[in-house]
Amino acid sequence: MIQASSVAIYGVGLIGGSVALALRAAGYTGEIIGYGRRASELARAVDLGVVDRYGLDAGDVAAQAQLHLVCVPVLAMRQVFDAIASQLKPGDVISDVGSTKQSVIEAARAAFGELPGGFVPAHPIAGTERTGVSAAFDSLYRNRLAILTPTEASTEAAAMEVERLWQACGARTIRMGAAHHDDVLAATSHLPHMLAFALVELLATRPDHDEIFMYAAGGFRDFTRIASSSPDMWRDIALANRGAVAANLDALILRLQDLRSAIACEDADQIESVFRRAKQARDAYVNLTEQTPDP
Ligand SMILES: NC(=O)C1=CN([C@@H]2O[C@H](COP(=O)(O)OP(=O)(O)OC[C@H]3O[C@@H](n4cnc5c(N)ncnc54)[C@H](O)[C@@H]3O)[C@@H](O)[C@H]2O)C=CC1
Ligand SMILES: O=C(O)C(=O)Cc1ccc(O)cc1
Repeated sequence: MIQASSVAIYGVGLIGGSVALALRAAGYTGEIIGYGRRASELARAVDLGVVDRYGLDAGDVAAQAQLHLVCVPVLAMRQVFDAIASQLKPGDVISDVGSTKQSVIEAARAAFGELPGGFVPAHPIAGTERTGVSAAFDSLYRNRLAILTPTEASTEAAAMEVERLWQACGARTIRMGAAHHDDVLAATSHLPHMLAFALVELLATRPDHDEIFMYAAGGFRDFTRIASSSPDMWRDIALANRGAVAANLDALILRLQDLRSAIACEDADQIESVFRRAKQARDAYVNLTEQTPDP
């Protein structure tokens, strides 16, 4: 269990709320304080038993906590870091849950002047397409992965406290460099979200969209679930990781053009071999993830 006797969650939505619930479910007895902009949402978080109390001033909240977890969209993190910077105390641990890591580290460097030893960025690879505290649940991180991307300044003690946090939530932790994280996640998370948003938006702007959605099969529903994700959050991710996202979009556009040519030329072998390689890779991935032992 974490050593901090009080935790501040900045942004009590799906991800921050689920951390609070998971900590409680794991037996954490310290205080959990929420910060946000909307009193109504935070009052609901208290009613749901997600946080013990809340504050609308990030600096005041920071002064009362030892572990600070920033759970707002990635381009809003700078604002929170700015607001808490002057209230951090020696020994405090600061982390975040952002889907991009280099941008968050740059925001922290700008807000704190230099990167604090207690700052250890992290990213739970778990979530849903839903948003807000009502969508939070305590088992979200169970048997999932949390990636830590310690900076050159992070202390080992702080990294271990962040590992204890995610392990208490039921996750397995690993560490990697922030640039590598952003590169890998651009391919497996950011690109599929861009594709789902673009596909659904393309179909939604057709004049016959009511009719075509009515006849959509299960595959359409499976493939497009993530297009129901938060537009604000994904706008920030697309911008914050724009280099890697653009490179992955370029690669996909080339693949789609190749597939289009093969279809136009009726190149059955080429079409089938693309589909076959994709099926093999996806089946192998599903097999592998189903065999991963519980942490
Ligand atoms: N949704 C997902 O599946 C995952 C999201 N993440 C990351 O977690 C973070 C939070 O995402 P969710 O919890 O899904 O979103 P959410 O929309 O459920 O919660 C975000 C919370 O932050 C608050 N907020 C937004 N801007 C703010 C600001 N400037 N100041 C103060 N509060 C602000 C919102 O009011 C809301 O309560 C994002 O950085 C996202 O990249 C990471 C892993 C999975
Ligand atoms: O809804 C889904 O399946 C997701 O892919 C959730 C998700 C969204 C963003 C992340 O950074 C990590 C996980």
